[in-house]
Amino acid sequence: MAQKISLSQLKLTNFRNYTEASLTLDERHVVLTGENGAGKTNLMEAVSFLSPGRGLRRAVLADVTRVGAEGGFSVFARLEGMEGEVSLGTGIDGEGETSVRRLRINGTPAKSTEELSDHLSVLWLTPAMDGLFTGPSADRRRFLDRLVLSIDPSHGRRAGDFERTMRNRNRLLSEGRYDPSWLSAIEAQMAGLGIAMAAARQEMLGLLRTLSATSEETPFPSPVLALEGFLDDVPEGPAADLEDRYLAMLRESRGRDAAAGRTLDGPHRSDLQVRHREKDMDAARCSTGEQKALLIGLILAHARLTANMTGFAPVLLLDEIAAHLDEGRRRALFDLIHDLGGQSFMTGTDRSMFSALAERAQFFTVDGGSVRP
Ligand SMILES: Nc1ncnc2c1ncn2[C@@H]1O[C@H](COP(=O)(O)OP(=O)(O)OP(=O)(O)O)[C@@H](O)[C@H]1O
Repeated sequence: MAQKISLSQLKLTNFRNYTEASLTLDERHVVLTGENGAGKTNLMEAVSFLSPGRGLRRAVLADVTRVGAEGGFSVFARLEGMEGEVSLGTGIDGEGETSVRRLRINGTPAKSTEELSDHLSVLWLTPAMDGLFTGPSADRRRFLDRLVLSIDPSHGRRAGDFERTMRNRNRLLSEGRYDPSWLSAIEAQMAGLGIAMAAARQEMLGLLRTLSATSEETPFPSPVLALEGFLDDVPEGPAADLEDRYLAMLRESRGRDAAAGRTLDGPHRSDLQVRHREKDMDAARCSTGEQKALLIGLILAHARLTANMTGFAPVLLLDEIAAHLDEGRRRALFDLIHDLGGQSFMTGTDRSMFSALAERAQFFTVDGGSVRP
């Protein structure tokens, strides 16, 4: 069984609707209940800032600071992590560059928020993700890339480098006059990065497939996943062959891409295709409830995979997850979450919805930016 990562303390300062808040936690799951607008999701968002990136709302950092507060916001956590007990502090100071958040690990400034991945992984499911299957492909790509990131922390840097290199190519093409050898060098870099990104995504899908083939049946369907939109017709092969193929595509499409003002082929055009296995139906055409169940199945599979790969069960943030489930499914979900072996944070408006968790959870009431047991 995977080891547990558990937060023992969480402190927020000038974070969203909290002036100050402090939670003392034991190892159990955490249930946050309260009325709409009380600050439940904000607390989850604070925990999501213990992972690289912009948190579960993909926030502009300056918006996170409490309206009316002087300076910035901060989140402090103490936890038993993958390298033992650690304290993590993050936030912005509100002066100068507010688009970069600072991070301290055991009081020492860290070079990059990627260092958080040495201590914990945090996965989430929020109501904002309900439209994932019907919304724009960029959302599904981002979702898939977060999955990849949890087992391959360098994936984010690779994707960022690809984006930057591609922008350079687009700029050169739009200027019309370029040094061909310079453009070729940029395209060679794109080919290396792009194929590495595609391979990391394919590997993630392969791992999820293997996992679902060996998992027991649950009330949550296991989705069938595939990638579409980039080198679909090419069988899997050695990376060098695929790089050559992509490089040739880029060379041949210079004129077309210059006219379009952007690069039309690449991993930035891939789309994650999700199907409901039992119904043999595209997720986008499933009912709202079926889509939610598919999402839950996907997150649980990802959590299990992360636990298998790292030996540590991730911290799960499940916002309003119980709301649309019947009693039986709710119970099954709580059992599945508990069996993962990690600490989960769950929110809802009604405490009774979580009664099946009983002693397995700590309960807190959230009210107007304050939180109490
Ligand atoms: N920067 C900010 N400063 C002050 N308040 C903010 C800030 N950002 C968001 N809020 C407020 O925080 C409140 C709580 O939001 P949150 O999303 O946590 O509510 P919730 O308890 O999850 O509610 P629901 O059940 O409706 O999802 C909202 O009223 C929102 O307007």
